[in-house]
Amino acid sequence: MAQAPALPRGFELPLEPRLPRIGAIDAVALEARAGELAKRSIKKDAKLAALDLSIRMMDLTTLEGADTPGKVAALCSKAMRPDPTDPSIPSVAAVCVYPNLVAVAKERLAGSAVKVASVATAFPSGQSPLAVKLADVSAAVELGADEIDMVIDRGAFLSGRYAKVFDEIVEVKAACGEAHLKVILETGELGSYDNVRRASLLAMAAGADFIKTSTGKVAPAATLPVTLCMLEAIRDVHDETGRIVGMKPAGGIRSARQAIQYLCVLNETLGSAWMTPALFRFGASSLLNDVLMQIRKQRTGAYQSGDYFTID
Ligand SMILES: O=C[C@H](O)COP(=O)(O)O
Repeated sequence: MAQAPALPRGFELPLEPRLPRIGAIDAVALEARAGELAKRSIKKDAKLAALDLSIRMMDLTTLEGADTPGKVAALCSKAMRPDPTDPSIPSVAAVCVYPNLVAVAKERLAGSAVKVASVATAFPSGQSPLAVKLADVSAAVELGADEIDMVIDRGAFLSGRYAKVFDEIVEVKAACGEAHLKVILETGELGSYDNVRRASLLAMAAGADFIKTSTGKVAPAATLPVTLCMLEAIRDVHDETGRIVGMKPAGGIRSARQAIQYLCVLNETLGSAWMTPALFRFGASSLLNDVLMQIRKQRTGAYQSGDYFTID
């Protein structure tokens, strides 16, 4: 009997013995290093450049049960022209919505460079049969999603069924077709940095284009140490295999100050090659206005009220 064609597997499991040992994270050192990087201060010009980059790297997100086409249309306007009074402000990288709202986002963003990202695979729990998850992905792609943000099956991961997690990611990647795949680890449920590293390597091995911390529905969501841990996994995979994988911290990132801290950690860990929206995104529902306010402050020396800017 003819064999089914092999699915793409990124690079091979078991996570190469040449990769640094998985269970080797020194939590105290990791948190100390993240804390030290967070204290870096940067000069005014560099700060303005970082704020501009933070906008260009943003996946402007709404993931509420109460989302409507009207809310998503307003979000898309904001994504394309974050400050309608200031054409020098760039557009964000993408809007991130539920599958039901992909079509409206796609239509509103037509002709712009802003991508449409859709969550899928029974977001946020991932607790559905694989066939349902794949149908979710296919529907989002058919509706026009450029990017798919999937969740891993944390229940399977935490009970040691790594092959199930791996194979699901491989199948989701195949269902994505041309759409880019971001794999959400939901690090707040993984329990240890060793597990964060293990899940990061697993997701990259299975074909993730990006690895993402969180859904935004579970606390803690993105943190600097968790992000550093994932960036180090990306660095090690790149060193060992040459493969380039992107990173998306998401959930709880609400201030320009936090965004700059993340960029410092990124720059120190992966260098300037990763300082691009093609390889780093912020998943955030309410970060944009603070970044706009800080840009205004840096330029004029005065704060503009948050009310001045439209919804985000
Ligand atoms: O992927 C993005 C997150 O859902 C956004 O979380 P947030 O509402 O805490 O910014």
